[in-house]
Amino acid sequence: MKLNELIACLSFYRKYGENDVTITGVTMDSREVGPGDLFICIRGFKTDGHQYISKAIEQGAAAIVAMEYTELEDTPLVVVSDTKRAMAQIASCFYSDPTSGLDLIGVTGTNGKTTVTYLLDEIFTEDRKSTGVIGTIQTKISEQTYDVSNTTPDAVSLNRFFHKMTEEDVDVAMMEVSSHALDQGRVYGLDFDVAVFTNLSQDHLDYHKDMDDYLRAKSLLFSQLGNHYDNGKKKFAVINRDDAAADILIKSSAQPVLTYGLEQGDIHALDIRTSETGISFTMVTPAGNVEVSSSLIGTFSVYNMLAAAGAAIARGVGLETIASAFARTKGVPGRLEPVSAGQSYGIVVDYAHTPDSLENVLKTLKGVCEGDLRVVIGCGGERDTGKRPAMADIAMTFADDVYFTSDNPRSEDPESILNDMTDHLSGEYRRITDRKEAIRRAVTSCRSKDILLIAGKGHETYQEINGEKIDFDDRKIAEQSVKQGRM
Ligand SMILES: CC(=O)N[C@H]1[C@@H](OP(=O)(O)OP(=O)(O)OC[C@H]2O[C@@H](n3ccc(=O)[nH]c3=O)[C@H](O)[C@@H]2O)O[C@H](CO)[C@@H](O)[C@@H]1O[C@H](C)C(=O)N[C@@H](C)C(=O)N[C@H](CCC(=O)O)C(=O)O
Ligand SMILES: Nc1ncnc2c1ncn2[C@@H]1O[C@H](COP(=O)(O)OP(=O)(O)OP(=O)(O)O)[C@@H](O)[C@H]1O
Ligand SMILES: N[C@H](CCC[C@H](N)C(=O)O)C(=O)O
Ligand SMILES: [Mg+2]
Repeated sequence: MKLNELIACLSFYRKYGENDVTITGVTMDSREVGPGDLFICIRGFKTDGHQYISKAIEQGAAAIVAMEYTELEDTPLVVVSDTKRAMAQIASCFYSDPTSGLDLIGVTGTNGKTTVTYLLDEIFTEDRKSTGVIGTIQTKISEQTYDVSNTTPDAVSLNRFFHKMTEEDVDVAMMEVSSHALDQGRVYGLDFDVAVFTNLSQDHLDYHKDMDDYLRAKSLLFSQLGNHYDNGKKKFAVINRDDAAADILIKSSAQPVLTYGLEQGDIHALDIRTSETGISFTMVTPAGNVEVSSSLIGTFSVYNMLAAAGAAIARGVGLETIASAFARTKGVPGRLEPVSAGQSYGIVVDYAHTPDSLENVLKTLKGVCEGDLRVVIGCGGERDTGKRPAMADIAMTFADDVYFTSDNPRSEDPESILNDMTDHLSGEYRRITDRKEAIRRAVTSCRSKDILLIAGKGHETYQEINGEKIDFDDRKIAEQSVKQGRM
């Protein structure tokens, strides 16, 4: 594609250098630049992409997009006021505006995004559609999966994935949209057809100034819902009516809103019944009522099902199809995932890493636990430090036996993270910095009918210490601990 054609998608820019070169790739990382690539300079949190212009040119960059003028010999330079937004527009244009040809559902909120996208994947698969999913665990395009390092990838990777989806004849794509992504413009210009809001509670206050700032970032998904040029598709926002942020999000939505809630909203639940095998309820919707029965447990799972149902209804899926997907679902890897090694007590691995999710999961397990409820829990390094005492308090309040340990300390000292969690506590608890040892000790203490929750890492298969990722899987460690206990 020619540079001039590519930059025509930008609203304002100044181009230096007359030559109209051919662009064969787009990247924001000098380490990935190859001959013919357009290198876009991003001012990041750690470094400034403008520092790598000469390196990019040495590696064959055909043109540069930057936020400031710099003297370049033969390479054309395009100067814009915001390279993050420009990158999103250029990426969309380079990959032929792939989201306009897909049904795209974006899911945002503090907790439940991965779960709702997985439920939607199951619903649309049940509806015989070809699907794509982008989120925390992986990117999936039809049957092919790709590793990811962010819940919401950067704009270039996103548009590349969506382009691949159109090539693979994917009908519907579901993606998690993090507040970081919204704030950084990673999803800017994507043609969302449905935007879903799950809930808002404390997280990421290391990044966002306060909860209002966090909510403002989330609201961008709803205010930008109408931004893409009108291609005749009917768009909807699907919003949790029970959440305190609902009114603000409803007001910011550029499109009609479908609300959901336990007892209120366009889509809600009647007569919720819980049993050892799961949950059932009557789902009331604008399209009529349907009986839902699923092996998922906990009130939060009802919310996730209502959210997914709302988005599916907005795309015209029938109620029977939705109910049959819920009946089939086996849940999401690392979310209330049972570990079974023939033991007489329960072990559950879950991704709760916020105060609200931990409280939800502990309360849910308490409701089905006939013995003692035990928990292994830590807090991540380089993440919202306010979560640490709050999560520790919740563990102490809802569990009978608490093991505080490490969860991805990253560059922080694991002991100081644990101090943040435990300094203010007065009750009895165990503090075992080594996560493997903490799991082993917790497993050893379990008796018949107890439940052990190993929280925080869910599907993760590593522990990040000092910038290094070491193999670590809570599910495998728990299983090994049960087996070793028998020897
Ligand atoms: C704080 C944050 O959000 N950082 C994100 C940001 O990176 P950054 O600003 O630090 O980038 P940087 O390292 O300063 O580099 C700036 C620019 O220079 C370029 N560069 C850099 C070095 C070099 O040699 N050459 C070069 O060209 C880089 O490619 C980049 O374009 O932009 C990158 C590309 O989009 C992201 O991968 C990165 O996510 C980091 C890894 C991260 O940990 N992010 C977390 C906080 C995050 O985004 N989390 C949310 C989910 C949270 C949740 O819902 O729970 C997510 O969506 O994953
Ligand atoms: N609707 C919900 N409300 C509160 N907690 C929930 C809800 N759904 C799931 N959880 C809890 O939150 C954890 C994470 O769920 P999930 O992975 O679906 O959320 P997420 O929003 O994708 O998280 P992340 O921000 O890390 O991507 C689950 O393991 C469970 O403990
Ligand atoms: N997407 C979340 C994941 C947290 C998972 C937890 N295991 C941790 O490392 O803190 C984050 O980056 O905040
Ligand atoms: Mg997720």
